[in-house]
Amino acid sequence: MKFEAAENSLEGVGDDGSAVSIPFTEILALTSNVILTIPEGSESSLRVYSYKALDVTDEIKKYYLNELPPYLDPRSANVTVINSANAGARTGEAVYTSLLRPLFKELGVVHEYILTESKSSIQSFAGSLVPESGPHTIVILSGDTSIHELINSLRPISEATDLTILPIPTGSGNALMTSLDLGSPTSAMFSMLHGSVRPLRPFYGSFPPGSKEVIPPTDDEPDGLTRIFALVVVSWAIHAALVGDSDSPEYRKLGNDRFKIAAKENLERGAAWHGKLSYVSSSGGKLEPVELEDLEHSYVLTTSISSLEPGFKIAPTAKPLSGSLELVRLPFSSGEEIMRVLMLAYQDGAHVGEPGVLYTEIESLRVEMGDSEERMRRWCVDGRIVIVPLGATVEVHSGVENVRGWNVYIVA
Ligand SMILES: Nc1ncnc2c1ncn2[C@@H]1O[C@H](COP(=O)(O)OP(=O)(O)OP(=O)(O)O)[C@@H](O)[C@H]1O
Repeated sequence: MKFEAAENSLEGVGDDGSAVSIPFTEILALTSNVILTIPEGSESSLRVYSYKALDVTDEIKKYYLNELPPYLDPRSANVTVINSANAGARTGEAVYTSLLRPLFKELGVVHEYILTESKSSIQSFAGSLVPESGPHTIVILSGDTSIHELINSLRPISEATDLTILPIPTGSGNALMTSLDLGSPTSAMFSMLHGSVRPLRPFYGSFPPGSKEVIPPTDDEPDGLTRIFALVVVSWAIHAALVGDSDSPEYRKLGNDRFKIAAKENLERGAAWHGKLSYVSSSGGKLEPVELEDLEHSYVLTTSISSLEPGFKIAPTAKPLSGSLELVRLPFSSGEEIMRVLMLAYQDGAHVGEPGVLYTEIESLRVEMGDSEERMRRWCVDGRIVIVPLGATVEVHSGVENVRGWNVYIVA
């Protein structure tokens, strides 16, 4: 076929005179002899058009793939596709077979495919990666938890090695990819081919010895602390409580309403969380810790992204992938008042302007636990619950350059 670029589409004419029109919005990539598209409206499967003639004009330059990016090129990376079978509505298999596999076949991306068989599949795979086999690329069809498990299961290495993660969002939340405007499999695949490689720079929580986790702990740090890397959230007080409660079998039966119901019950309880809280702000170059006199808290949350769920802008000025970290803290007050303030997050993050709300970019946060009741000592790290010992101190630190020696990148 011969194609020409029109204003918003590629117009093609076959040797037999047949015509075809491809809107730019459906193009995934152009190579020197094919046009790869994902037609809208159909059951999302890759369509390939061969062509003999096409002028690569300015309008279509951004779709052109001269050569494979190094992280997909079999000569420079080991590519593995992991499909986290339990993620979201379990669409990973369909996305792989109708989009990703044919795309990789067309482009010559040699890869291994792993369909997870259990809760520990991702952990075992990540733990098996070694620097000796060179740079790795992991395309992961999943939500946030699977990516969290992947980076937290990397084993420590002494020789810095590149690991590029290409998430294709198929989970129920996908907060990380949504925050990067790559919340659909199609947009993620476009970015995989044409995006820029950027350090992932996860932040982390540091948990003292004796902390109990729902998922077995990853490697302990030499100082006895357990460092858990986070991509989305590290929180304490009401946020951790509602995530923890909603994970129980009786709440799970309630489906997605379980978060709302758990939030309501925690707010109605009207309890304060006690602890000595200090933070190091990263604005103004002042690295002295600021200690709050107020020891009673309702909401303490750190995040590197702006919205934990669509529309809920808890940290409106967050800059994903920059390594920066935002703290949101509400003092103890009535359940109704906490609810009123938090609901303002749905109004473009208006809660941060409310009196009493502490919202600041931080280098680190430190909390000494002051509650005897175990349920008040729960922390949430990307949805995973960690219960810390009485009187323990928990720290949260802003984004790091590497994860246990691995230079972890994402393409966005
Ligand atoms: N075959 C399997 N059996 C049991 N658990 C699995 C299996 N495959 C994957 N898992 C686990 O299921 C979870 C899937 O989480 P993931 O984040 O990918 O999706 P999600 O929870 O739907 O999305 P989000 O975290 O964005 O809301 C992970 O903990 C993963 O280890």
